Amino acid sequence: MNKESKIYVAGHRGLVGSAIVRNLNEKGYNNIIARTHKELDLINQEQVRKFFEEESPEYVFLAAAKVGGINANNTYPADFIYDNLQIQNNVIKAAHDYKITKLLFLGSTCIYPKLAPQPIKEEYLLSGYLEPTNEAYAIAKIAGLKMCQYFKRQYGDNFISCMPTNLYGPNDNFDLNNSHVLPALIRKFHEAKVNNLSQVEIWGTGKPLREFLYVDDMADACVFLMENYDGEEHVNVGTGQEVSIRELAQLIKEVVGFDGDMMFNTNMPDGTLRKLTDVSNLHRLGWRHKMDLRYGIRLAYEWFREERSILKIE
Ligand SMILES: NC(=O)C1=CN([C@@H]2O[C@H](COP(=O)(O)OP(=O)(O)OC[C@H]3O[C@@H](n4cnc5c(N)ncnc54)[C@H](OP(=O)(O)O)[C@@H]3O)[C@@H](O)[C@H]2O)C=CC1
Ligand SMILES: C[C@H]1O[C@H](OP(=O)(O)OP(=O)(O)OC[C@H]2O[C@@H](n3cnc4c(=O)[nH]c(N)nc43)[C@H](O)[C@@H]2O)[C@@H](O)[C@@H](O)C1=O
Repeated sequence: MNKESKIYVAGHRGLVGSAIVRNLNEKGYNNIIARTHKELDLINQEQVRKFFEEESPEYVFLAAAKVGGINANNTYPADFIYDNLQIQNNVIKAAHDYKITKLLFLGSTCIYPKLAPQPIKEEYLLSGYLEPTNEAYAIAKIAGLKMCQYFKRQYGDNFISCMPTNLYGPNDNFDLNNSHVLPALIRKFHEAKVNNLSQVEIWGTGKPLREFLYVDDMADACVFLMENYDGEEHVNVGTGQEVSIRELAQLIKEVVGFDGDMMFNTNMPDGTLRKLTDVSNLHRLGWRHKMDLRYGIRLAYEWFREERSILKIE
């Protein structure tokens, strides 16, 4: 990739896509193209093919997807499988037909078996059944990474994939029903503090373990892989460090400065109990994360306080 290469970032207004654009800008890439969902619906094959024909991008970061936390995945499985299969099929096939130079597909660590040995190596894919709360999304993501592999194998297309752990940072989704745990808890603790509430509800038992990667680290890994990796195997992207949901909630409570109680609602699902990524392949390639979790939460909370007016929430 050179500084003038024409780079299409799909999903450039989302959490990851916006961070990829920031990272590319910082590194001096100056020919980035993007379309909003309204301008280009990636579910529509005709629109996608027209866009590739007219724009001829050379590099594609596929960071557009239907994304959500445990409750959204559990409630709307049909939308999660359909939208994601359509988006990735359309973009990957157009990338092949219009002969782009390279594509990076973003999956998720939820592709791995629910009971996979920990930490999870890339090779554990398809060795057991999936976590039910996000099975639909995971099946779409597995199809996406396999499609990249098979197009590489059969046609020599340079399509690579990475599997990020749970992400957070600026431009996250802070919706209380549909978001991931970290942004949801930032909002819940903030609103409890501002409204002098005595307690905050945390879903589940607080026992599941999760790994959190700041989105600017994620974007840096994406650009690093685009610049340095051409392999057929997908690559895990994470920190290799985990915390329990209870510990995470405690950390956010401290950063926000809420001094009430935490109440665990065990009527809500825990999801998978552990999904720690083995990041040794990424480390061997020469990339490591930088952001410390407490500091990352502080930055995410600052962003939330400054930008809440554009989030269409109270
Ligand atoms: N967030 C996380 O913790 C994780 C994310 N990932 C993966 O990273 C990638 C990026 O996720 P993230 O940035 O968090 O998600 P976001 O929801 O923040 O962003 C997704 C983007 O895709 C766009 N989009 C969705 N549907 C369409 C469509 N039909 N046509 C055009 N654009 C569309 C959205 O636009 P609009 O909002 O206008 O619909 C949005 O800009 C995804 O592949 C996701 O699966 C993987 C692991 C963890
Ligand atoms: C990235 C990954 O994200 C999803 O998987 P997940 O990690 O299970 O998602 P989550 O962030 O929503 O929850 C993590 C944990 O946290 C608990 N939890 C507590 N309190 C709140 C809460 O207030 N909101 C949410 N959402 N969760 C809460 C919650 O009960 C669970 O135990 C996938 O569906 C899929 O999209 C995917 O790939």
